[in-house]
Amino acid sequence: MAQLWHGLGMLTLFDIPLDYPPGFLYFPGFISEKEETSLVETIAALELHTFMFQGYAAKRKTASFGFDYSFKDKHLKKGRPIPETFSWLIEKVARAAQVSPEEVLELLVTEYPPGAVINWHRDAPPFNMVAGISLLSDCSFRLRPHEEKRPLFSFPVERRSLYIMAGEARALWQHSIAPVQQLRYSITLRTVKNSEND
Ligand SMILES: O=C(O)CCC(=O)C(=O)O
Ligand SMILES: [Fe+2]
Repeated sequence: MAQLWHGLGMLTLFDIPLDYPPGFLYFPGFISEKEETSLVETIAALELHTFMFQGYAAKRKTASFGFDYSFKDKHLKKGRPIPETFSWLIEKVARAAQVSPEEVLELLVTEYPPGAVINWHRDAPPFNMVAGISLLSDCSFRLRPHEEKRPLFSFPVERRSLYIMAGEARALWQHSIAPVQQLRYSITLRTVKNSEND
């Protein structure tokens, strides 16, 4: 499997090399065109729902499996089983993330129509590692430290790529996605912290 780690030497607008925060890994071309098509077909058969947050409807739609995080109760609830059709992807991502596939307990599909965003956030506390696969279009991914809200950097996350946020990148940094230009799907895979999984 050809995997390129873009952890070092990212270039900014001014060609100043910047490092991703520790724990952020990027694998361009992680899945093939054929695998992308097959995932898009799998997603087409799912029922996606408008994502609601604190009473507001976001432009994006989601379908969640394995565990659902309730923003109201701030707790994880057991969800629908993850469809078998995603098993190969979970195995492939687990290998890249150096976790066991059994630890990947949550799968979230998100649809971003043109203009949709995801605002600055850290993923919900019960989740541990976060992995994202991008389908159909590239996006502009942004990271900034949680404590210091000034936008720090923005970089392309390409279709068919995988990013992983673990350690510091997951715990101490926020991420967001600028309005997408074209329809984009993402598949987010997450492990769960031990205490939440008893
Ligand atoms: O679409 C993505 O790649 C990001 C999704 C995300 O950050 C989330 O659902 O928490
Ligand atoms: Fe997130």
